[in-house]
Amino acid sequence: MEKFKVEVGLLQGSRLCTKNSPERREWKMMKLLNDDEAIQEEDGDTKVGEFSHPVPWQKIEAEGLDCDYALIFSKKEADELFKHLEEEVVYSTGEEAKVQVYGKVYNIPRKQATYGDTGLMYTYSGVARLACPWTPTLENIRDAVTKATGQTFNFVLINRYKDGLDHMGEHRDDEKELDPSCPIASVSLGAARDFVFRHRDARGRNSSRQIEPVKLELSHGSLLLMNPPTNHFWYHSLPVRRKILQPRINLTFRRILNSKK
Ligand SMILES: O=C(O)CCC(=O)C(=O)O
Ligand SMILES: [Fe+2]
Repeated sequence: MEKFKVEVGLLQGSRLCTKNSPERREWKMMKLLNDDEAIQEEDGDTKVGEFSHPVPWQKIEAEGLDCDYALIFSKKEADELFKHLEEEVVYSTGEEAKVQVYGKVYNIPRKQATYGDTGLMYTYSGVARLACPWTPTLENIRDAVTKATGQTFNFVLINRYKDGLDHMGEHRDDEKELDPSCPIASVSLGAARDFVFRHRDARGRNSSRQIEPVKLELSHGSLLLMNPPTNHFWYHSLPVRRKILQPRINLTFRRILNSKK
């Protein structure tokens, strides 16, 4: 991992401990639990997202970057969710499966789908998308994310990467329709993939400053919260990783303002 500040924080109930709250200070003293300790395997009738213990958050900070990362689903839960999503999610085809960059149209190197509250429209990479109605599994995941963060979401963008050749180029999720006060909540299922943040002033050859990129690995069952102002100052990407042969599904839960209902 690159040089950046990592702090252990925990979420209690549906409330993220604020930076200097007593809970936060107490949790900072704890070590980050490993996967098995952090999320115990649950018996059959436990509903996804009904946590029996606080979520072990890791704080990721750099100049203008504020993220929280945690494993919110056990392996068993994450396997189940992946399987259900493979059955339920219908991905875009045809014109909807293309993006426009500086006026040129490209096929996207992954599959995409959008779900959300009835009638919600969202423009992404120059393409306006109408949200499909929530499926039971998506509602389940959305509610688990709300429970873990205290934030509500009305829209999810789903990206399916068939293997390590599928990827996503550098971008910021700073569209005007997004509620600027709401984090983007990114749930990852399937193959673990690298995720790279790059500061807007440190991109390309003629960059004005030298700022180290922030690199993470997003694991099966994880939640990454990109809190404001992260998406203003930092671009992010999911680079090609040729050795990865397994699929991955990523869901970014968002809150859209002024929905055209
Ligand atoms: O797949 C990922 O982790 C990245 C997704 C993303 O950046 C997006 O949906 O805007
Ligand atoms: Fe993004």
